[in-house]
Amino acid sequence: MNQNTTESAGAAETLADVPEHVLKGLPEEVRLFPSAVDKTRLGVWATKSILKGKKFGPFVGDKKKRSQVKNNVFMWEVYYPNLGWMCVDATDPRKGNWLRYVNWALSGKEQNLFPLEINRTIYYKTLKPIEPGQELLVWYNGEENPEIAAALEEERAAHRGKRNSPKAKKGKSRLSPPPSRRPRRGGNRSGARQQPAPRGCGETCKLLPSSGATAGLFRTERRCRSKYVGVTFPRLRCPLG
Ligand SMILES: C[S@+](CC[C@H](N)C(=O)[O-])C[C@H]1O[C@@H](n2cnc3c(N)ncnc32)[C@H](O)[C@@H]1O
Repeated sequence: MNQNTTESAGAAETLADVPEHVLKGLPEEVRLFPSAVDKTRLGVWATKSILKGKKFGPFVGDKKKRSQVKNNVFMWEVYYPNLGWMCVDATDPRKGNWLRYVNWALSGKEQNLFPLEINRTIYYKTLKPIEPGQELLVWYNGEENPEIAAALEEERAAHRGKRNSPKAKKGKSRLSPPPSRRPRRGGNRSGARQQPAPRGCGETCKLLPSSGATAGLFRTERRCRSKYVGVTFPRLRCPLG
């Protein structure tokens, strides 16, 4: 494998640059080919139909502090109450998996995947059926998109169902003290644990064009909401924070 990453090489990424484990880990319905949205990159293309609601992941990478990440294109930031913002960085293809090769859509209209955070792990879920010959493209937009809101709610319900399954309850009762003796750690009435807003964050974050990501990507102003642990949209990292 070529040791140069996209970041340092500047040259178009080719299949020869892709580590063996990435190719082996590709789901059967996708393959890597040059991207249509970024000529310098490979992209992930459907070779078979993919149903709406299919979840891929997790997004794999090195867990690092933000200050250790040189290139924000291949990373996701995740908030940990005890560690603060940490990054899952797949800039080095050897550290990532095939999800690293999913490119940003040029606009929300082309988006066929959305990112999903489940217990601080990033997954991508299909927002619509993807036909053979289409590139998989992710886009960051939130629950104001009714389709994403519905998909997220569906995922939450499935997650709640799993947590409340007899098997999960049995496991929990073996591992933890009864609820009356369990310390309450910042839980609210609904049981959702609130996370503090990132330091320096105002009520609203203005998202900046993502440096290094697909040209022309501008994000709109969004609320920087404090999210609970569980299934959520990746929490927004306040660029001012
Ligand atoms: C892995 S994702 C998209 C990668 C895709 N391969 C591309 O073409 O850029 C990386 C992008 O998500 C942004 N990002 C990372 N964590 C985020 C978060 N928690 N909320 C919103 N955007 C985030 C980064 O700034 C970066 O632009």
